[in-house]
Amino acid sequence: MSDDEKPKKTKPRSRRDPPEHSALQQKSPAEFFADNKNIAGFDNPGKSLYTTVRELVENSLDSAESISELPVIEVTIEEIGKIQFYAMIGLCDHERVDEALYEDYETAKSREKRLRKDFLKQEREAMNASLGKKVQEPASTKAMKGRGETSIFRVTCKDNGRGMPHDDIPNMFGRVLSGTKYGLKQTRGKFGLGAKMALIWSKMSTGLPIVISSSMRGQDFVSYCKLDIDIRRNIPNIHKHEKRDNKYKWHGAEVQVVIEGNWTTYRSKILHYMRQMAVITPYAEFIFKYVPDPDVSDKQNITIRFSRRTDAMPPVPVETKHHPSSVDLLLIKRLIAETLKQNLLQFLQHEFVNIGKSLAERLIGEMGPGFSPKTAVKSLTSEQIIRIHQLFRQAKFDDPSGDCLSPAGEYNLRLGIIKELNPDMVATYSGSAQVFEGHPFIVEAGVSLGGKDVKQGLNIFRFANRIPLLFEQGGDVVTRTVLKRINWTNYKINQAQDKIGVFVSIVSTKIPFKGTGKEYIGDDIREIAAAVKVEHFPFLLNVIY
Ligand SMILES: Nc1ncnc2c1ncn2[C@@H]1O[C@H](COP(=O)(O)OP(=O)(O)OP(=O)(O)O)[C@@H](O)[C@H]1O
Repeated sequence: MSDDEKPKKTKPRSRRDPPEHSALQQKSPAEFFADNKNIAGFDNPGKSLYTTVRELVENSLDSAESISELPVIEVTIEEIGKIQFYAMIGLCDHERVDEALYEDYETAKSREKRLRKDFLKQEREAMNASLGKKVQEPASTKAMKGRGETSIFRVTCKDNGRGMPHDDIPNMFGRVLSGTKYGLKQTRGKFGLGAKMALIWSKMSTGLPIVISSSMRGQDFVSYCKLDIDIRRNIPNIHKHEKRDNKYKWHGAEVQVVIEGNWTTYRSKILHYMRQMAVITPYAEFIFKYVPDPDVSDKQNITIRFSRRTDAMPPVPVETKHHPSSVDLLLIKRLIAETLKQNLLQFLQHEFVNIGKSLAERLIGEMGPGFSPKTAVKSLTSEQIIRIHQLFRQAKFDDPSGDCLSPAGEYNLRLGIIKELNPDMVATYSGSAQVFEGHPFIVEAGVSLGGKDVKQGLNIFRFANRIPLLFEQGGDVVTRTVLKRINWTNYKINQAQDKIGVFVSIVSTKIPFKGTGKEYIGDDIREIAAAVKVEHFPFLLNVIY
């Protein structure tokens, strides 16, 4: 052993040595996500406004569906003017003293230049409009550019869902990585932090708390809770938590956050999201409202009602057990720690799908010496658990069934497309359950031609576990299949000129997202790529053709 490798003796600390301070630091989960908010879709104020809307909407849908209630969801985005915001945070409006200190300061010369440019642009657009050409949105002013464009918004989402137990509300919203959706099942959520991230963002951008009202069926009170989150300790910081009279026998939840956002740059994404959600969820009623700051005259109120078209709701996804070929070592250890079963035979039969008694006995026989059906499962050593894991990876098991999944259904997908796009032709298809790494998945697809508000060319609508995916579409298996692997001319479709809608919805107990944003599914997963391509498009296009 060289000198370097020898364990070094530590010198005993003398009284005169400075006290030892460990450099070791810890981050709470809330701090981690506050520092890395882009992971959860809170990259900038605009995207944060978009992500807040979608997280609240998806929670509301989950909640109504969980009690088989046809969802009615009202989303309101209100722009809050400076004076109102200052009043909310208890700050007086401050007259600027040194104008040149501010980012939006404009010299007289640059103001003149900008106004002239805007004038010429407006002239050009008026000319285009008179010729029937497409007109762009109004020219941006300097004050609207960059950070200056962000404003404060109150986002409210109200539903007719399950509501929440009074005492659980603070932890549901004020403790990162706590929730009711962590079992193995098809879920809309991607990270398990949606509403909590919206709260972290409100805390970071406006400092204002989240306000939750909720009531459960038959409850004679409405829970009212105002809270923020102690980021350092990852615990709720409750401002008010009380029971109020439930005069109207309401059940559901209303969640309200005040955040910094950017409507101008994310308006179309938010509206696309709502429309795509209406396509994949035609049994829900969505009311979307945008209320501009009354002091800013160039923006208009928007109210869009996405009406319900059917009462047929897909069955609620069912929580399922793990398939032996989908588990890793950590998960096996966790299942062992949590199981109520005593011996190995019972454990294998009870904690996994597709392991019956005789298969469990054969597997135990194959594990080798030291294993028997009666082996106490909690006494398994790390080496023995590795052996079980190895065998799970090598052995042949029946595929998991797709019964636990909740696809949109061909009928609903078709209705959704017809109701939102009103196409001239539509064909839809629903595939059977298939398997990827021990997780069942189902692909459904649709193709439409023509319709209202549909752009010329290919309009691709992607859905994963019945939520729209709007970002990072370049690498997605659906985009690639549609753009590169289908010869549209074979079906007499002009890819550039026809108004083509392509809809692909994938549901699974695990969506194999790529990228940190979880916004696309790679096309390198053989099973999924094959299911998207082989099954659907030739069939659909033949129907249309
Ligand atoms: N509108 C709502 N109605 C009923 N319960 C809700 C509602 N919104 C949130 N919750 C409850 O609060 C919990 C935390 O919500 P949050 O959005 O932070 O995480 P999540 O929903 O579990 O994860 P994800 O957003 O990734 O699906 C949820 O698990 C749910 O139990």
